[in-house]
Parts: sequence; C-alpha cells; structure tokens
Amino acid sequence: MTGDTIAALATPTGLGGVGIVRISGPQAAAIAHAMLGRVPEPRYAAFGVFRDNAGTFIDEGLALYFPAPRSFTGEDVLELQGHGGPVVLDLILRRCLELGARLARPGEFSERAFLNGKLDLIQAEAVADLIESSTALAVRLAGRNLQGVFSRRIDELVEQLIQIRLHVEATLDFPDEDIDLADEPTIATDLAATLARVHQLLTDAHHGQIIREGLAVVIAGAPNVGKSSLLNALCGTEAAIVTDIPGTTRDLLKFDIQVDGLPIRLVDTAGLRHTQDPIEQEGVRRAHAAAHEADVVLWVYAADSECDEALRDSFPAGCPIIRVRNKIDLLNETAHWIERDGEVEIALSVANGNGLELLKTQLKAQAGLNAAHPEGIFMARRRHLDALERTRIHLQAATTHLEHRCGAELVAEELQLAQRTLGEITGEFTTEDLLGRIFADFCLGK
Ligand SMILES: Nc1nc2c(c(=O)[nH]1)N(C=O)[C@@H](CNc1ccc(C(=O)N[C@@H](CCC(=O)O)C(=O)O)cc1)CN2
Ligand SMILES: Nc1nc2c(ncn2[C@@H]2O[C@H](COP(=O)(O)OP(=O)(O)OP(=O)(O)O)[C@@H](O)[C@H]2O)c(=O)[nH]1
Ligand SMILES: [Mg+2]
Repeated sequence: MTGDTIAALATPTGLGGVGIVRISGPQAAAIAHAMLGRVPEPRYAAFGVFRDNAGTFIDEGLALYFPAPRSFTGEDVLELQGHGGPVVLDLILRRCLELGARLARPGEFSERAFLNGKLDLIQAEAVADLIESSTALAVRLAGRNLQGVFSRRIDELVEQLIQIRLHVEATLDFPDEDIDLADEPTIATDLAATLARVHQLLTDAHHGQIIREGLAVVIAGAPNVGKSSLLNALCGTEAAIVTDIPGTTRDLLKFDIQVDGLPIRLVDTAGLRHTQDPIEQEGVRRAHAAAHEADVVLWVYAADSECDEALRDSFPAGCPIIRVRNKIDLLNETAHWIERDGEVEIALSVANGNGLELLKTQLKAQAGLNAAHPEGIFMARRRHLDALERTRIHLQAATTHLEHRCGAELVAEELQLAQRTLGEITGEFTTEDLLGRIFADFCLGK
C-alpha cells in the first residue's frame, strides 16, 4: 500500500443535492474517527456529524468506510457524503487535509486502483471514457471495457501467444534433437490464426476509436452541387448559407452531430474550382486542407450535370470516399446506392430528404456500426491501436523468420516482443511515464 493518504472532492464543484469527499490511504480510519467520533462499520452507510478540530459542526452527512483491500482503490477508503455546496465541501476537504491527507492529483484514485490490481489499464481508461462519453452508445462501449470485454480479448491473444512460445522455445531447449521449426506444422498455423485475430482486433479497435473521438466527415466537391444544403439537412438546422450562386461558401463551417450515437464532426467547405477571386482561392485552399484531415470525404456532385472526375485527385489517397450524387429529384429518380470505381455512390436528394437515411447508414458503417456482430465493438484509444499495430508487425516478422527458416531464436524473440506489446495495452508492462500521461488526463477526484 502506498504510504500517503489522498483526498479530493469526488463530485463536481457547484451546487448539488449531495457532494462527496473521498479519501484513500492508511489514514482513512483515523480521519473518520477524528471527524465523526467513530469509524463506520465497513461498507454500511453511517449518519453522523462532521466536526472541525474544535468540535464545531461543519455538516451532517453519511460516511462510508471500505477497509483494504475491498475498496475502489484497494486501499482503505472513506467517503464523506455531505451537502452539495462548494464552501461546505471545501471545509470538509480542508479538515481531511489538516488530519494528514494530501490533495489527490487528477486520476490518482484510479491510478492506485490500477497499481493495486483492482483494474487493468484498459478498465482504468474506460472509467475516464465513461465519464467523458457524449452519447449513450459511447457510454455502452466504455461500459463494456469496464466490464472487461476488450481486456479479455487481449488476454486470450496473450494466452495463444504463450502456447506458441512454449512450442517454439521447446525446440530451443533441445538443440540436439535438431527439430526444424518450419517442419512443425502447428506452429505456422497457430501463428497465422493469431495474426488473423490481431487483424480483427485492429479493425474493431479502429471502430472503437472512431466512436470515442468522433468521425471527421468533410463535405467537398464542385460549387453549387448542394454541399451546404447537405450540411444543413444533416444538422437539422440552417447552419450554412445556401444560394444558387456558385461560390457561396468560403469559410469552413463545422458542426457536430450524432447519428444513432455515433459522434460526427461535419465540415462544409468551399466549392472546388479554379478562380481569380483571392477570397475564394483561400476558401478552396482550406477545403483541400480539411479533406486531408478527414476520416471520410463526402464527395458531392449534382445528378443533372457531369461529375468532374478530375476532382478525385483533390482528395487524399487512402481516405475513404463516399460519393454523393445529389439532386436526383431533378431527374425523378428515387434514392439508391451503387458501387462505382470501388466506392459507394449514394444517389439522393437533399431537397426532399430522399436518401439521407442511406447516407447515414453508410456513415455508421465507417465505424463498424452496421456489423453483423455488434458484441465485437468496444471503445479504444490511439494508444491501443498503436500497440496492436506493433504487435502485428512482430507477429509478421515471426512468420517471415519461420518461413525463411531463420532459426527458432529469431522467431522466439519476435513472439516475446509481440506478447510484451500486448501487455502494454492492459498495463501488464508499463512505464511510469506512460502511466503519468494516461492518468493526468483524468478529472480531479477520479
Ligand atoms: N459513492 C460512490 N459511488 C461510486 C463510486 C465510488 O467510489 N463511490 N465509484 C467509483 O469509481 C463508481 C463505482 N465503482 C466502484 C468500484 C469498486 C468498488 C469497491 O468497493 N470494490 C471492492 C468491493 C467489491 C464488492 O464488494 O463486490 C473490491 O473491488 O474489492 C466501489 C465502487 C461509481 N459510483
Ligand atoms: N433540386 C435540387 N436543388 C438542390 C438540392 N440540393 C441543393 N439544391 C440547390 O442547389 C443550390 C446550391 O446549393 P448549396 O447547398 O448552396 O451548394 P454548395 O455546394 O454549398 O455551393 P457552394 O457553397 O457555392 O460551393 C441551391 O439553390 C440549393 O437550393 C437538391 O437535392 N435538389
Ligand atoms: Mg456551400
């Protein structure tokens, strides 16, 4: 157990019905005794008066005592639940500091829970993500991580890797027997299966990251095709100016929406064309720049005129593009989608709303939300994706060494690195620096 005792307000500052001061560490019981005159029976709410050092009334409230190790942090924890006013709660907190606690850093309770094995790193991050979730979907996915859905998938992978490593290292232990790894059929197939699981996990984690951070969707295309009209339709408000004059939009216009819980950061841009107008030129430059930051570009063109295929080069290579053929009302078509040059093209009419649902479905697909197995989705961070990508590279290297008969040592080395990298995700292997960065982003009192 860590030596010192920490305290912080666990509820937001401001007026509220109830506010909670949380204390964790070896002094918790002594603080209860000093303020309440007794230590509450473990895990039972106790009503009492919180008093200052002269015995004067500060507040009356409920106290909860959770002796180690059965507490959130795994240490002795005391909660003082008082009335939710900023001054009264500050008085309670200051009294705790007087009695030997120190103010907790942001995330320090969760960090202690992690260090004491109450949560793995994915779960600790899930606590912060749950708090910061902006949609019910995000809450649900963070909750799945808290319940261990993502952690279990990592643990299963680690288990598979350990089995393969045992197999490979067995051949290292008996060099005389001259076993050629490449002739051990199960190693290659097990390795391929593990690599396939890492690939699947990368895809799922990528979707989870989109749900956590929102999908950046940039609406781009030639002038006057209905880009701003589309933004307005998706936002449900007349956020952008719409006219029939080409070149209406100059500035980037950003608007956050959500589609069935998927947060989307929409950006409307100036119509792409060559122009002598310096203001419009700057608008076009900004439109290109926005497209390069996009997760998805909605490439809009009008059904009643030719689509300028040369515009395709305006969009970054590798960025998913959804083609939007707008104004089909002018041709009396009904909404539909087709595949065109390997990309989805949605034919719709912003004017009458026909086909907007098809577009929304397509946007959700970018976050894996139309998948046949919704139980596969969970929340993820860049850190997780980064580690999964490095795991993939180590496993790929192991596979190559195996195929080229480079020797069991090299294969074993890559497998060990892969396992270690997976361990960074759950926090089995960490550095102080990494923990510092993760927990510093938590809110105070968490
Ligand atoms: N009042 C209050 N509400 C809260 C919290 C809190 O700390 N205090 N939480 C804080 O984030 C969340 C709940 N998370 C918690 C997680 C574990 C334990 C806990 O005492 N765990 C023990 C005992 C488990 C058991 O009895 O089954 C343990 O893990 O050993 C408490 C809260 C949300 N609500
Ligand atoms: N018939 C029809 N007209 C549309 C549709 N969508 C947009 N328009 C019209 O097309 C014109 C241009 O619309 P905007 O949304 O301003 O087009 P834009 O692509 O933002 O144009 P710039 O900002 O100039 O690049 C307006 O007169 C809209 O009313 C549609 O689905 N059908
Ligand atoms: Mg516009």
